[in-house]
Amino acid sequence: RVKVTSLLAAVPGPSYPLPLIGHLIYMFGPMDGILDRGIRLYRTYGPGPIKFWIGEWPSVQIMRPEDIEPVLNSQKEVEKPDLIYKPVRAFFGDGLITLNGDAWFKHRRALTPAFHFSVLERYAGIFTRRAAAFADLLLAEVPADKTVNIMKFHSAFVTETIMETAFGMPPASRASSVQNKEMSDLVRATEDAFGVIVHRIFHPWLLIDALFKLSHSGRVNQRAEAIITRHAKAVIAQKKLELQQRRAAGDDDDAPDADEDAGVRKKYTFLDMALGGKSDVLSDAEILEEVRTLIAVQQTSASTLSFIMVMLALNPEVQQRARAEVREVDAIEGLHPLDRLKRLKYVERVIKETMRLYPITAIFSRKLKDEVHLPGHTLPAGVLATMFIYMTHRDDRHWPDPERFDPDRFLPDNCVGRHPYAYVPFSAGPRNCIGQRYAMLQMKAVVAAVVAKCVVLPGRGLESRDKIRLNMDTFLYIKGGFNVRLKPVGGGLFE
Ligand code: HEM
Repeated sequence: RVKVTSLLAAVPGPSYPLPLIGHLIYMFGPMDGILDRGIRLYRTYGPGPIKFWIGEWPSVQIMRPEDIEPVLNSQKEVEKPDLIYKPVRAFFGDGLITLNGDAWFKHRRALTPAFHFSVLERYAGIFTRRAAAFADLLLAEVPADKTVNIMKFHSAFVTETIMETAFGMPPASRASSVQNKEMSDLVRATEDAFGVIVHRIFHPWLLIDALFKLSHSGRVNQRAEAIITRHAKAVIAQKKLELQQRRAAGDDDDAPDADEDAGVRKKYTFLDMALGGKSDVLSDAEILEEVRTLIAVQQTSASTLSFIMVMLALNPEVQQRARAEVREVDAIEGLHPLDRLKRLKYVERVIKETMRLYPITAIFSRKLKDEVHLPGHTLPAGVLATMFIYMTHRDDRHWPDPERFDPDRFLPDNCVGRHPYAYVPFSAGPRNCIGQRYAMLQMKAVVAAVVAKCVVLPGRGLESRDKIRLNMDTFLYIKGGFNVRLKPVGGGLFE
């Protein structure tokens, strides 16, 4: 500690860490002020690195793109710290998100083919079909002009979509519904578990398993974990049975596809590859962990979609422009679903700008195994580097008037000269998001389908941008819900 303290002497930050709790006193207080307290630290000591002791762990919060780049880019010098990822592991399992070292490398290699471009090309059709049904379902289930927290619909939708795409489960009869009991149990379990993860990080004595198990949050997590594991096991059992039946029927997996959706289900899903002998890298137990991870991580897309709907509601001219683009592209006959999604450039910019202002993983961390050199500072081994990308995305050197919502910031000409790490909603470097292209395509399909069929209006309590009160558990969210209203598109002048 003495050595680290002296190496960090030049890094600004609060002084006098207390024994055992360090600077956690700065973080104490209601859980719903965590984001604000992080921003306050930045305003007092930023914009460069800020040192901060979390209990006995030295940590440095970084925000500027030039500070983030060397940390995210390191191949060997960093790993996911136990302090943060042990609580994550308690729900997500020992999968790609939480593993380190050789185990991570082995899992990343096993999952990469399931997100290959040629596979996503096939998923585009599924996203498009499901998104169209989803928009119909929203109109059917949400009474016109009634305020609804749209997050719960997105959560169910993305969870059912991963079942069909990555696990090759037969398409559900509906696009997804919060009224589906099994799905709503899983979604609720995920929400509960995410609350527990952050609670545990800010109450580090709960990292001691025995204390955690006895605590209220330990019991909540145990219930949530049991639900996600039960789902993951059921999916694997169903896929094993299907594979056996296919083999018994002499089904040739390598035959050309009769239709694209069937091709996805038979040959290209993660589970078909992992269980079907196409990849013998992962054991059954490891496959289970990855199924859990892939289910749990879908909430990233659900939250982002929810922020997008709120921004569309609050920016009617943006919504109108997106709708006009969708109509224009849909007027072209015979487009492959992937080509259609690729042509939705404005919709893509709306999604990107929403993720700039509301990067749902607003903070993520790495533990440094070796020294890492930032411009002007050397961070010693053992330090926890916490990247506060919520602030990176508001760096006014790269994002003038940063709070303004302007999708055209992402026009190619406007990106020239911007630091490549000024925008990292999917992280970057070797541990970037493996699902980022999957997520972008899926979100584009949903936004296109929703604006084509529904007018999204501000919901109660979110009538203007300044009413958005953000908070963070595992992911960023709006206190009080992602409230919007919907009405069918009726061809009106402003629709
Ligand atoms: C808008 C949606 C999404 C966002 C903003 C997002 C963001 C991120 C971020 C920031 C990380 C790095 C986390 C860290 O370092 O702790 C990450 C990792 C990861 N993401 Fe995503 N993600 C999204 C959607 C998805 C989807 C749809 C999938 C799967 C289908 C996925 C699978 C993963 C996995 C497996 C990792 C761990 C990769 C590794 O460490 O090798 N993500 N994501």
